[in-house]
Amino acid sequence: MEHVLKVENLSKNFNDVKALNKINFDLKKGEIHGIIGANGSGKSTFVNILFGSKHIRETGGYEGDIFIDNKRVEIKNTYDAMKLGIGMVHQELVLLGELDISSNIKINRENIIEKTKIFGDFALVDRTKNEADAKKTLLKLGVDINPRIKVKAISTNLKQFVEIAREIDNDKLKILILDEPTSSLNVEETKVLLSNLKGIAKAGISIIFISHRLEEVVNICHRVTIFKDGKIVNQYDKDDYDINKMTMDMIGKEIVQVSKKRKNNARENILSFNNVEVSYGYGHYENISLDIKKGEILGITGLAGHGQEIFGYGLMGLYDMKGDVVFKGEKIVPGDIETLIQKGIYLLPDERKELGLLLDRSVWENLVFESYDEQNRFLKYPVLGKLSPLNYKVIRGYSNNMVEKLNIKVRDIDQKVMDLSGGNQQKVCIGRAITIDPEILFVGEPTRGIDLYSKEIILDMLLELNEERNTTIIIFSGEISELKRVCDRIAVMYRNRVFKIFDGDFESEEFSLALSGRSLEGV
Ligand SMILES: Nc1ncnc2c1ncn2[C@@H]1O[C@H](COP(=O)(O)OP(=O)(O)OP(=O)(O)O)[C@@H](O)[C@H]1O
Repeated sequence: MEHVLKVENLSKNFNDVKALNKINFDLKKGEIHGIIGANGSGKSTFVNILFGSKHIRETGGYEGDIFIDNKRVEIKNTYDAMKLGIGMVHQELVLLGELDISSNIKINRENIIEKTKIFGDFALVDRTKNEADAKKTLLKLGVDINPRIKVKAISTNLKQFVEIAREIDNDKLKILILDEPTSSLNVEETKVLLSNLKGIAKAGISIIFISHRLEEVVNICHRVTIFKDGKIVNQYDKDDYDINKMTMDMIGKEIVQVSKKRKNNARENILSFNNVEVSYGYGHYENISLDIKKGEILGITGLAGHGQEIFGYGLMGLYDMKGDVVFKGEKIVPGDIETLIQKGIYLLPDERKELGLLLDRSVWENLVFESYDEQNRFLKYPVLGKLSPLNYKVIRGYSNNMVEKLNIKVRDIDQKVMDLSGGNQQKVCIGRAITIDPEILFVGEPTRGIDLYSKEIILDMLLELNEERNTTIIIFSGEISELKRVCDRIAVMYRNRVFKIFDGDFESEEFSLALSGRSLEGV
């Protein structure tokens, strides 16, 4: 196979951080090439260079040589990259929520009504043709959806497909870069995407596929390259794949999977949703009830789009929730965030970037700001409340400890969160939730974007929080195998309702059936 891309001695420093160190890499026509590595190993930096990202340009560019179709090229910005036939879908989705699906897919490539072309900039967009194109492209990815729906009203998983469709709709596309494209998809959607990616590669487009999910990587990639601390440490051809060896290359040690040791037998409800109504965008849920027991870890799962997030999002005001919610025997008002936080209820949403971090602030501020702001902790003179200066000595000690415990890769705790890799930002969010020390913690997709080793650390810290402080934890997630390891009970959502709650019998046939809304009686 001929090369579409070759990279020689590619390096990138961010001040004193060597994010990439003399990388040599090649990509063949029609190849799906996997890139794997721990959080902060340089994967995103590499593909951001290839896509001419602003972040690279504003921090002094890159060193080394990039060849496309055997011709040396300079990629100074995204426009250069696109002209060279490079398309990319980032970890953080970048879509225009107010526009509909077709407008997002056809952005900068709109069909124009022939007769109006004489008006130049004022020519009219041919919406019908745009919609037809968008629909056709989405179908190539196995998605059948009305392209007129506004993007803000669709779920994260569908947004992921829309972003990929935007890239493959470009008939000049040669190289498609996908940075963790399946992290917000469930098992079924992942299958659909992976099999369609194989088809896209067969049609001659080369794909760079970054993922922390090794089973997927070995399933679809023709080759896999392993990054560690900014260097390439190994490369595997399809016939030589060995997940254990690859893990060793990435992490340098074997991974021990955590699982829950004790079972929570509490019968006392700490929080009850009684026939509540929840709505957002086009989603509407009625007569939904759920009892959460004191001190348990409750998993809420289901296919994406079936509402696993509605309790946390509804209670904390991200969705509109109406109805009867009872906390420790007292009615509480959904959406009254200040009171809810004071009562010790905290939500760590699954879309962190939009809803969580103070990106231009330091790691330590992100870890502790809510604790000093809402809880008057980490103050030098607590009696003075908000008038007190912060106790920096305690904060620094605490933050350094948290960084070490959560294996957050940082230069130091003063580093701005926006300069951390995606996975390490995620760990800061988890650290903040742990710092708040809530009585009830709702957490969405806690291990999304996290490498194999750090996943276990995060699960272990959630277990520790639950066991040592008796925190009631509700994890809403599509990572069913992880939920099975740490939860006391798992509620399965199906089509806008709680379909069934399982208490320990997670390996049963009934559990598997429930995920697709079926029960034993119906088999
Ligand atoms: N602007 C910046 N300033 C300082 N360091 C940076 C900056 N951007 C990235 N880095 C550092 O470069 C290193 C590589 O980060 P990168 O985002 O490429 O990792 P990654 O392998 O993609 O990680 P993840 O799996 O978490 O997405 C990290 O140590 C990160 O902190």
